[in-house]
Amino acid sequence: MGEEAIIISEVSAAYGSKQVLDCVSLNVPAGTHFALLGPNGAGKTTLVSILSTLRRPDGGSARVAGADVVKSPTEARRSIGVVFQDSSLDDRLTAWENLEFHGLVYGMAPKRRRMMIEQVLELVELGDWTHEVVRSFSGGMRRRLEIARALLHEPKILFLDEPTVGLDAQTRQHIWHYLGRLRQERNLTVLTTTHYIEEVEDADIVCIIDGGKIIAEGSPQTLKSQHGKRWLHLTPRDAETLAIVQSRFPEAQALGSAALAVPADKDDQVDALLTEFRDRLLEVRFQQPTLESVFLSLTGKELRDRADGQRDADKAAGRRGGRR
Ligand SMILES: Nc1ncnc2c1ncn2[C@@H]1O[C@H](COP(=O)(O)OP(=O)(O)OP(=O)(O)O)[C@@H](O)[C@H]1O
Repeated sequence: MGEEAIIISEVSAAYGSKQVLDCVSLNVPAGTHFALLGPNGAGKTTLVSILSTLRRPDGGSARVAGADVVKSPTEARRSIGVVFQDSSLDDRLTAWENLEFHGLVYGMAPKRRRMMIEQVLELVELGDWTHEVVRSFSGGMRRRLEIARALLHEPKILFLDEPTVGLDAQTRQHIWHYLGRLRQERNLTVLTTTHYIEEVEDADIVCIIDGGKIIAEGSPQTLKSQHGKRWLHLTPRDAETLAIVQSRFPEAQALGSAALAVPADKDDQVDALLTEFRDRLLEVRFQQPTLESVFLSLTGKELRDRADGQRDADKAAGRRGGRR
């Protein structure tokens, strides 16, 4: 850590009249796992496209590993590896052939290319599948092969755009495990985008982005303590008590039909409630702030609901048809 791996200064981007990044400035220290968290349509992919030199910003500038993405795109590309949201593997080729092609594009010498292909396939535990055609791979294996490919030319920075979308929980865990190892072993900077809150808990820095703007940035712990809300989960003894508590706390949220979550930011209110209802509560439990509650308190909306709804809408509109 110490030096900055990525420096983004007042980057803006628009599609037609639609502003999708609005003066975004960010620094990502080298060796960190930096997570960009936001609902679909927040602008995450657009930002990654700019950082990986695939799209020019409409304003501002960005540097990756010291190289300006507009002025020195070739140099920038050499220091980054990218795993896109949609698969870009050739499934008629074997794992080895896909990597070989990538190595050739990057001008890697034959000896180094061979050595690195073997190394990265081992790293993602696909060594036994080296000469199998990608068509026969599961979704998780393809993702791992894409990560291997992104690492082949030994980049300093890895961009992963929604790397675990569509994968089951076990495969997701597997992938996070590799990424953790990689950072330890190579001091790699990893920038991931996601709309899964549970995936950013282990990130060093989480940056919440919504509507093309940075809303907040910090370690998960800092964000929770600065913006999270503490709740008191109550199970009243009977429906009458539940109704009284609910009327006393209009902000209370129902948890099923028999329990309530009451905002617990004000100690005196909590004390008064517990004193008054002490004998009429079956269960009382504090719920510490979560990143979900951070997102809610900063944006006024649930990340999960919006993300899934928007994804369905995008799919229906066929925005991401075909492979990239
Ligand atoms: N090629 C395009 N043409 C027009 N609008 C686009 C294009 N690509 C993205 N957009 C719009 O720009 C906004 C930001 O999209 P972007 O893909 O960067 O968001 P995101 O946070 O990565 O979400 P997702 O996870 O769905 O990719 C969205 O409103 C999207 O509809």
